[in-house]
Amino acid sequence: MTGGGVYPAIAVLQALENKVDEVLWIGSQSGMEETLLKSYKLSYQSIPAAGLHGVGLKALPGNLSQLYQGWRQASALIARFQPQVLFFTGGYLGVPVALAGRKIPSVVFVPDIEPGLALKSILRSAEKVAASCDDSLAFLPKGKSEVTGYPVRKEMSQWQPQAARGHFNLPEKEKVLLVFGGSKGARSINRALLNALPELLPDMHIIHISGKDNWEEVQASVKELDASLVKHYHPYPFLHDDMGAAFAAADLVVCRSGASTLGELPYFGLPAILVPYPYAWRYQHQNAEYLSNGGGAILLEDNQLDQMLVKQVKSVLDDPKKLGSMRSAMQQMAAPDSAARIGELILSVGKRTSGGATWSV
Ligand SMILES: CC(=O)N[C@H]1[C@@H](OP(=O)(O)OP(=O)(O)OC[C@H]2O[C@@H](n3ccc(=O)[nH]c3=O)[C@H](O)[C@@H]2O)O[C@H](CO)[C@@H](O)[C@@H]1O
Repeated sequence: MTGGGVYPAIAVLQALENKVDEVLWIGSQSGMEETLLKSYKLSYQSIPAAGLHGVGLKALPGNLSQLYQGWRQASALIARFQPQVLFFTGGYLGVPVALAGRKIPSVVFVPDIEPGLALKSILRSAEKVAASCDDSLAFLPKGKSEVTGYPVRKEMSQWQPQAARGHFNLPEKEKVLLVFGGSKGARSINRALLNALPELLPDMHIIHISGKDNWEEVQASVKELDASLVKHYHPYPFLHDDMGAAFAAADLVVCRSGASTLGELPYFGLPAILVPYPYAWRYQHQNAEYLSNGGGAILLEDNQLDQMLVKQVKSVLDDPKKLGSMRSAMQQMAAPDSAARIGELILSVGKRTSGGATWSV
């Protein structure tokens, strides 16, 4: 699983510290999830899982067999751990776990406005459903769903602008633009930005998180930059605990509109130019539309990046009034108590049964 499913679960886990005796995290066998969780005290067990939606006939038998294996392993883990409650935040791995734990009460957090297919399939059996924002309720079962907001993890929320600028060696008064894709980076955003650097850097500092796959290309581009501009450019392949510093240091962000933007950008009151990932159904468009309808963001289509990036960035950063009104609109959409509220839902569901607590994300 990528950052999108993992980070909100971490935030909730942090809010539940000292309130839950034991946590078992059932995750995927791909390396990213386990790496992201390395610094947290929890027991991690991976199971095989694979998606079925949009899978060609050739891959279908293999994926079905993986799901079956996943269900068997999840059943064994649940039988051993005896959890009081299951908690899901998305991803197809949740399907075999939900099947294996169908007799145990569960809470589902739906990060995106519209739940993905895997999450949709486990909503019916959930006892409580938590949503990132009002627009999501139209896609969720009535009676047991409520808006809690998208939870922001502790490491991120503790950064203040001044310390954050110091962390990246940024001057206090100059404009700072943050650019990144989702948790894995975005090639089209990276390319458009690299081409735009000579036009943008004279007026601002840019923190650019490229994702690990595009890091070599970024380093090659730095060599071609005019020496006077290099000190304005702050590229990184990935940020961990200091991702919050990047948000707190910036005046404006250009990024994809994964679910995290519904929580993290309002939390920091950070105006945004959102470039939805064009190949993922309409999930990212819905997120971007919510934030832009709320006045905190501008939606820029991926295929318009090359023509419009510089123009859009300058139109916001050069207009303090616009920037200020986008900032307050973003702040209005924040839900800083979200992790605690989802934690309360989990505790209330768990109290009605007996045993430990399994987390499945
Ligand atoms: C291409 C795709 O299908 N993306 C989906 C995936 O995105 P993805 O996994 O990228 O998830 P999100 O955009 O929601 O979250 C990315 C997370 O990574 C963090 N971050 C990012 C860069 C970095 O250097 N350091 C860092 O910590 C961000 O602060 C954020 O917390 O899951 C999301 C949640 O279901 C969906 O909304 C997205 O549509």
